[in-house]
Amino acid sequence: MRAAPARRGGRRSTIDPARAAAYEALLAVHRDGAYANIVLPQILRDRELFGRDAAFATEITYGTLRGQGTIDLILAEAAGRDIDRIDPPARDALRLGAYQILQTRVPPHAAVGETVELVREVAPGAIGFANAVLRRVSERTFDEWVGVVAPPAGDDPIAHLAAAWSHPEWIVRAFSEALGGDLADTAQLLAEDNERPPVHLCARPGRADAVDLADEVGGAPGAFSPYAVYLSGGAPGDLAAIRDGRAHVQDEGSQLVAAALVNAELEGSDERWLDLCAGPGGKAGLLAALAAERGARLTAVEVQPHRARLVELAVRGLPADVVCTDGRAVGRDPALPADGFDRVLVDAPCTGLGSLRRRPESRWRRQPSDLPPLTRLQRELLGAAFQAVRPGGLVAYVTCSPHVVETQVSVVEAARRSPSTMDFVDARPLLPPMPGLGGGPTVQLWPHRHGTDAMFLAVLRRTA
Ligand SMILES: C[S@@+](CC[C@H](N)C(=O)[O-])C[C@H]1O[C@@H](n2cnc3c(N)ncnc32)[C@H](O)[C@@H]1O
Repeated sequence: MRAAPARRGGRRSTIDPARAAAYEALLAVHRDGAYANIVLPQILRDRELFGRDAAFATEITYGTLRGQGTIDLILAEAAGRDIDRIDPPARDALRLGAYQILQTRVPPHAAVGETVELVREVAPGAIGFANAVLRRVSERTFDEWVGVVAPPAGDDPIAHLAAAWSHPEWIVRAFSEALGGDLADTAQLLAEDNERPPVHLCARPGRADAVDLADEVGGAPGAFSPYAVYLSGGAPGDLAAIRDGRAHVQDEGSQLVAAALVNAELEGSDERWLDLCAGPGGKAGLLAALAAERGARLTAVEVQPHRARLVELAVRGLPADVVCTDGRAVGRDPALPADGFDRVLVDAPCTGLGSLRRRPESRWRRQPSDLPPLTRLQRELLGAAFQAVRPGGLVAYVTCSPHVVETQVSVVEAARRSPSTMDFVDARPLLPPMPGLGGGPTVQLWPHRHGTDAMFLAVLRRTA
């Protein structure tokens, strides 16, 4: 478990390699704006960490990033100073240490000792300070600390939940609003956001069967999507089914909302399908596989060239054309004729607040100021979709955010402004029977209710 390379002044480093990898990942996230799910695998490869070491490094990196809000409050209290007044290298080491002390099975004395060794290497001037702060942290349990640092629920329930469950207040407020103000339900959602997310596979229709695939990979068939397989562990990239194109990694909620568009009844022609925001190609892969079974063809649009290339890989061998263009160019780009499509998916760019558990740092990066430009784009893309769909055809609007401004408000406002009449279709019967779908016509899925990302779905038919 010990790192060998000689470091500072020729002294041999005594930092545990998993903790050193986690520290390097935190540094990259905080200093360079890196994404943990991209940078950490690279660090693990470079440091040749596998098995238990890699799993531990992943657990403490992701756990520390998710828990950072509460951890920073605790550290500030234990240090007697604002978290911003602790130098970044010592601060990240302390965050890792506090997470291990309060939220893992690592014995507190070991977590303190290992973290002090890390501080000796990365912030030698702060060794005594780090030792004192971590000893203070280990004097209370996590729940006891929450009682100290979180405002009482009776005084400010949103601030209490934010501090206790490590989310920014504006996100807690948005979740609570989407859940009808139910604070107990909101707390369950926040708790789920702090868990390690499940890995779901999509068994591609016509190429694999979910039950057979579950047997093959040692997983379990999904509870709702007929294509879903829950993976119990291991790296999906190692699976033969992924390599040979019989399956892809995709959250079950994403499968459900993409398939819902295809499940809706349609009179007349049903051959031209459009995915207006296709990159990196998860839903396009499923839609193109369904198109192959139904004798349809998918046009998959993506504005960013590198993401369009990923879509090409995702639909290889399936009846699909990938077009790298702006989805708002309907009627202007020959690939996007007005009235030219029978079914259209708008899986719009959004804040991604519905998949925070998959991107541990994103809750701290997202800001309320991200909403206006995103909602403008969502409405413009919806307007383009309403133009692209033929009279009688269907548009599905999807976001992986439950924020009502991005979901209900965007789609209702775009339909109101549309020159053609767009009527909401009840989306609930387009999904398999499942609990907690609300009163319709739109559907909001939830991690704590359905085990999926918080996908929103609205389906509209152009009636005139
Ligand atoms: C939420 S993601 C789509 C995810 C995708 N449907 C999937 O399942 O893998 C939104 C995508 O829309 C793309 N996008 C953003 N603005 C666009 C525009 N004006 N036209 C087309 N695509 C756009 C983004 O680059 C991003 O790849």
